[in-house]
Amino acid sequence: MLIFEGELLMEYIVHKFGGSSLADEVKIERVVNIIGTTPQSVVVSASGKTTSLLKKSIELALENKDSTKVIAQLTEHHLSLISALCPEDKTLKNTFESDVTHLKQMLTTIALSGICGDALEYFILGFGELWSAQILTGALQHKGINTEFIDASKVLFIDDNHKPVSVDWQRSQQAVDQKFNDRKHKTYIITGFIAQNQEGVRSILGMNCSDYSSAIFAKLLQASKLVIWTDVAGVYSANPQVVKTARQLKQLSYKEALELAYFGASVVHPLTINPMMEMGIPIEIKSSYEPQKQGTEIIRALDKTNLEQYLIKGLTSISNVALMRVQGAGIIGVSGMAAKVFSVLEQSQVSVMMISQSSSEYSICFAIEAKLAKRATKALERHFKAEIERGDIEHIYCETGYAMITAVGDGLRAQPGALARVIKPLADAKINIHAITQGSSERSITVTVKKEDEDLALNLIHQQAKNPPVQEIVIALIGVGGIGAELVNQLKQQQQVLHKQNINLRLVAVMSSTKLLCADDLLLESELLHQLKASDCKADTNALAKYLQSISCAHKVLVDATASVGIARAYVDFLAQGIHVVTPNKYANTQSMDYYRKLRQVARNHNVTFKYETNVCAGLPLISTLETLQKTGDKIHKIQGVFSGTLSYIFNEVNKGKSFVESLMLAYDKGYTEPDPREDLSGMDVARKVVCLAREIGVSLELSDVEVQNLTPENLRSCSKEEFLKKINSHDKELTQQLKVLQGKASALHFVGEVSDIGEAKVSVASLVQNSPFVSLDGADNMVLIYSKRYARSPMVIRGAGAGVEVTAAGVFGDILAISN
Ligand SMILES: Nc1ncnc2c1ncn2[C@@H]1O[C@H](COP(=O)(O)OP(=O)(O)O)[C@@H](O)[C@H]1O
Ligand SMILES: N[C@@H](CC(=O)OP(=O)(O)O)C(=O)O
Repeated sequence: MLIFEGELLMEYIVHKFGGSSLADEVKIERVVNIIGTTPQSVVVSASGKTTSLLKKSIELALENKDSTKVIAQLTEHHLSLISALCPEDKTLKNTFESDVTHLKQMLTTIALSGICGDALEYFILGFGELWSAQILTGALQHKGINTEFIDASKVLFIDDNHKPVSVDWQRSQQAVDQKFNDRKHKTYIITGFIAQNQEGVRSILGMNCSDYSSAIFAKLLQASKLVIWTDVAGVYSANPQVVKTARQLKQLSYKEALELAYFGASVVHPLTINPMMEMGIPIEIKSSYEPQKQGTEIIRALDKTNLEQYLIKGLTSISNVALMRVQGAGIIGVSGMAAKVFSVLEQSQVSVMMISQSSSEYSICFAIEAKLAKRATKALERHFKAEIERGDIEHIYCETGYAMITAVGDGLRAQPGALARVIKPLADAKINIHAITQGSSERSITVTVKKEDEDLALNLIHQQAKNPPVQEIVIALIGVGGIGAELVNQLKQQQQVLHKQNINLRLVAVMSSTKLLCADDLLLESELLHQLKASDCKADTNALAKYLQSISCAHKVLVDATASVGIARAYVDFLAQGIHVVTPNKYANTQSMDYYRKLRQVARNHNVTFKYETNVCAGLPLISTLETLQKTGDKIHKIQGVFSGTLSYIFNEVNKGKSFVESLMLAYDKGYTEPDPREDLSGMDVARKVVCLAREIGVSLELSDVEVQNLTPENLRSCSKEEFLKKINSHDKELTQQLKVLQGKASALHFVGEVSDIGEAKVSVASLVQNSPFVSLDGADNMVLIYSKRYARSPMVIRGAGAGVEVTAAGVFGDILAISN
């Protein structure tokens, strides 16, 4: 709060806009609208990537390489902002052009001398903030808003001899009090990042330190609030650019924010927190792209509700980490060895991010920023030269290419199993953990992994954040015919219900025989099939696999809802890439025994599952029952079943007295048969199911080993479908007669498939005695009888609809869900 001459000004806000909020003309216009006409102080970073480009120009000059392209890029960018936002401000244009001239001269000096001291580097890096602050001032003035530009290097005094720099609060306070004397009527636009050092030269607070600048000014101006505007709507449970399911944190305590920022949440710089905590000034983090959206509040006291709901509050990562190890028998029991190592590092200005020492004291392992690795190695080698020569220290090991991931949260404290929950998903995904530490507060756990595993590891640990953990499943669907389309409907219907049970399902790709469509979540689309038709992307299983590879998720599932042999042959490739496969397509399981074994071998090697409950009897729990029976020690002797819904229907009609062809045509008209009914009559579909079941009970059986009765009259087997439909009637008498003979005195007929544990397999019309369970069949139901050691006297019976898109899609859905268990 601020008091002006007896008047109480309720709110004085200091704002900070980061480079992402000032990256182009449209974004700066948004900033102008956010600032509006209320007098306040605004700290700004350089526009977009300006600081990085300035840094690049120095690096090029140091290598005596041409930096004109980089300078031209910077010039063009800023001149276009000036002409768009404050065209009449000729002074600004002249100042900018003279800065560029000076910059070029400085770069020439660097190129000629081959050196660039810290002071010169900091001076050059500071141009970006000077330009952006003047442009924003110009843009506000252009709108008639009373605005003044403040060069922070005239009012903010620091000592930059040590890192982090220290602020001369007293001197800065005096200068600020003098300079900001019209706070009631004016908006001040202040350069972030820069300050004046002890030698009176423009310097910087440190990389990415505009947030820190804004906190310093908020303190000096006794602001009631600091609002940090960036490109995300606050602090998230993890970087939302990497973890798509990261949730926004509405409130954080200063301490939590500090911990998250320290371990790499770049949305707020860690140095920002202390001055605000000390003054009790709340920080709000908001998106300048969506200013109306609620942001994150960083305050002292927290709303304690739902605290136990999360094991992990936030997850951060620092990329480009080097792991170092000082190792050797000579350091065992040598007192103060660790102290020596770390004091050498301190003297070389290398800050250590994580330490782990083995209890045998044989090695000291620590993590540092990769760019400091050479410096640290040299310093340690120099200091321990004698020990290395004597062999007391084997070597100073240093390896770059690591990322350090930290989970932060009160939930981690003294909670049994917390550590296991963080590391188990990484082990499951075969991600190697190279170092691990639990903070002494137990509020944080840090794991170091290879950089290439960073994004996946973040996503996997993030799924453990909630109590109980969330299961993430992404699905790619091939085939959008009856079953595929119905599966999409069922997934859509259940998505929210499952979400409440901590299962997050996303459909990320759909492929037809011609087109491929990929997106974040296609279940949110109302016109999915139209969109697929309109997609520019051609159907391609390799492209689909590549897309799935780009997604970080523990469970990626390919659903093949086609009847294509080609797709079935691609399963091994998907499994080998860590993608589970679920399918009603029988082809994969009925190819050669070699392929059958290979599929399982590859799935085992890559820790993924191949599920196909709907290969036999659609959604009926047959495959899973056989698995459970055998796993629990039962021995299956024989399986018999009416496995074809179509033939079940036809024979039920025949049993009621209808002729064979009459029954067949009835099934055809009702849509129970395949488009060409001969596919049902040939018995091959049933034979494939028998092969599947045989293999499930451990019998090595090829399709050619099955004795198959083909019900299609021989002379109609190779003609066209139309001719078959025309001519089949003429065979009715003979077919019906054959069946009558077969039936003899039996009660009923059915088309039965059977397989025994000694490898006998056949599919044929069977005449059934009165007490056969098959006699009770009705409609198009399937029925399976399992004879086993435990079910010897009377078989286990599974009965129900064994075909139809709804039950089949539901069976596929069940397989998908079983994967997450
Ligand atoms: N936990 C987190 N919550 C929100 N953003 C995060 C988090 N961790 C990392 N980030 C990253 O921080 C970025 C914002 O910081 P930064 O790029 O420095 O913004 P600015 O340019 O506004 O200073 C976001 O775009 C996001 O990628
Ligand atoms: N421009 C400076 C300061 C800064 O903090 O920028 P940003 O707020 O865009 O992260 C840098 O890049 O280091």
